[in-house]
Amino acid sequence: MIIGSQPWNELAAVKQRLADRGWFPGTSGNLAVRYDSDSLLVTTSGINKYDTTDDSFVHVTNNGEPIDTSLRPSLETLLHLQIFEKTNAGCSLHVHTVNNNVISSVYKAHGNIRFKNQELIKAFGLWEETDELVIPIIDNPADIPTLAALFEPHIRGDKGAMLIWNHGINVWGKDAAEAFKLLEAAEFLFDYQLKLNQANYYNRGVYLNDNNKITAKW
Ligand SMILES: CSCCC(=O)C(=O)COP(=O)(O)O
Ligand SMILES: [Zn+2]
Repeated sequence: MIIGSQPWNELAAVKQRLADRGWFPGTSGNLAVRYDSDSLLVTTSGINKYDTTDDSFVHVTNNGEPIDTSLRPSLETLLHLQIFEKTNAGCSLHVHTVNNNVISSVYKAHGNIRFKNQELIKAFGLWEETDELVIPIIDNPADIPTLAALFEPHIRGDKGAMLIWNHGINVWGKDAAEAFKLLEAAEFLFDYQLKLNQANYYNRGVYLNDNNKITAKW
């Protein structure tokens, strides 16, 4: 029985935590957990993700084929499949927020956004003072296999995060709790960076370095 199974309940619970933050605007976002070694559960495509019903999740094979259902899995299932294929992650989350879209746009030319000397990078297991969190930013082609080809080389460990330009963020971790932690930490860091940039702008070109010393002026 898929409905009411441990993976179903885990996915429903993390979906509720994301819904509580309003992180499914316009039916966007999709989530997946491993069901067993041969299959996963993924959110149904195009539905309102704030509610949970028997039709919220689709059981699919490791190739993305629906199992015993006419429900349509997320259009972005291929990205989740790649994560599960290349890592030991048990949960993969994708949401669109205003902050992650603005960050992806502002830092697109760099190909990534970097955070250093920020307490919350510890959520990603980065505990040293010299550690740096690097979140790649990739293009957003409409064709999902093309997007997946851009995405795949950046899947490097059992937990991680990646931004898709003017689209959203993907995070993955060993289970829903870890994936949620990474997502929440990333969104905190994006919010911080945007507010810092704004504060620097209002300070009329006074930029602060890592030690909060003024380093440049217009
Ligand atoms: C209306 S959002 C456009 C598609 C998308 O980016 C997304 O995250 C939701 O797609 P799904 O097929 O998973 O509902
Ligand atoms: Zn999306």
